[in-house]
Amino acid sequence: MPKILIIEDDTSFCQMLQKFLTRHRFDVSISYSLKEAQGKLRESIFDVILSDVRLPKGDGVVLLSKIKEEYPQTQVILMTGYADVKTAVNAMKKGAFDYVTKPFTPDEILSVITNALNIVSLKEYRNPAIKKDAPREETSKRYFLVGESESSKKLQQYMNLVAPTNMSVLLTGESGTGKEVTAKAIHQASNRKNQSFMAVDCGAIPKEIATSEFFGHVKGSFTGAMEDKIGHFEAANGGTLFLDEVGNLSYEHQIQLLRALQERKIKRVGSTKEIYLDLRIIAATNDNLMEAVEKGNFREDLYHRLNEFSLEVPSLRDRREDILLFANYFLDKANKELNKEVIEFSVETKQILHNYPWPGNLREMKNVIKRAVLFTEGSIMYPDSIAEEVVQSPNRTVQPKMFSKSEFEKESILNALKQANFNKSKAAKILQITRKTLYNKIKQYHLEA
Ligand SMILES: Nc1ncnc2c1ncn2[C@@H]1O[C@H](COP(=O)(O)OP(=O)(O)OP(=O)(O)O)[C@@H](O)[C@H]1O
Repeated sequence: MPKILIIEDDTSFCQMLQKFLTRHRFDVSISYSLKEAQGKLRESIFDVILSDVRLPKGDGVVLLSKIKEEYPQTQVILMTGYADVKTAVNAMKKGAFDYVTKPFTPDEILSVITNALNIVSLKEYRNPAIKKDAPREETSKRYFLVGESESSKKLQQYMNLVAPTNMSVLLTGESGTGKEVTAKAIHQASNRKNQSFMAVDCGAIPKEIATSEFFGHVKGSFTGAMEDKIGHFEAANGGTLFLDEVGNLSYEHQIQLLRALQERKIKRVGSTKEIYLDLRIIAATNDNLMEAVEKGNFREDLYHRLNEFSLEVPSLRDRREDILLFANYFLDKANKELNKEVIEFSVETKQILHNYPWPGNLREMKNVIKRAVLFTEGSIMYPDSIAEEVVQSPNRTVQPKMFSKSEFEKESILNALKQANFNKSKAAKILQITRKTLYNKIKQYHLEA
């Protein structure tokens, strides 16, 4: 359950807010003064702090600087009266996530908190299967999960670095690795987060209408232009434009795109009016764009404009340590979508998921798990629910036919217990199951010492 600390000297307002947020399944602590808040901060780590700007014996902005220094993963939302808005804006420059002006509506505060929690998920790693303070249902609400492998951590680190800048980012990586969600997460962590994020699949736009799709048109400018139309550039103005499959742009549209980016202005087709752009571009490609440049299929000048900062989103094969983390994440999502209650994977299922090469990366995993959840009848997912091609993959190192399901499970549990020196908590961690499940299995297989 996400942890929230409210710092507010108006006791009845503070308690009312606490009740409201507790009803919405947040773990809420309150403090009526800065001193009290400092004590709470020493005791726990909070995901979000909601603080009044004006507090007796100090103010929320001073506290903010301290929090940002000591607990950088905690997001701070300031609550302010009308007269304090200027202070709140200054506070945002110092790292506050956002501010809300009193009086605010329940919807307003919930929406700001949800946005802040999305950023928290970008900044910290939380393993839904292991960490007790991050129940899986909360984690599955987040659209971007950070892995624990070295390559995921590196990706995360670079994302944090580039997000607050205006630099164009070129995302590379195989299909299904998460380039679009990475682009969205960068947008969410930038100061454009309250503006639009527009995703355009350059490979899906027919060549004949691409100019009008990008830049818009005015009524009557060509046959079929029945109404004025806003293009993607204009729609994303102020925010971020994500150009997916940018390598598929025709040469003519590459020139148009380059011109728009250089001049920072566009005209709708059939119009003479110039529209000034304030856009951040994030582009993505599965192709080797440098090779396309060498072959003369992609303009070098455009390549350099798009590639002010490049990020490679790793394939799932290159971040095997993340496989079970993502599998649990997709399991939770599928449970919600299909209204099922599959709690965990059997030991053998985990081996299968772990050993499969995942050529379609996270997209494939999401689909495989959703389908398997649909086929699972009880609360544990066994291999018979998983698509044949995944179970039969030649890359599997474990041959399930060697053991019956229970023999295999018993063997794995014994191995884990031995490895953990018969410490059950450690063994449960190795097996990635809860302690309760481990105790039940030990009983079932008569493995008590
Ligand atoms: N870090 C992540 N956290 C949560 N979900 C993710 C993550 N990365 C990818 N996914 C999920 O995996 C699927 C594929 O992601 P996405 O569409 O961003 O991939 P892509 O690299 O843009 O694919 P393509 O190149 O085919 O367009 C999506 O359903 C997305 O939600």
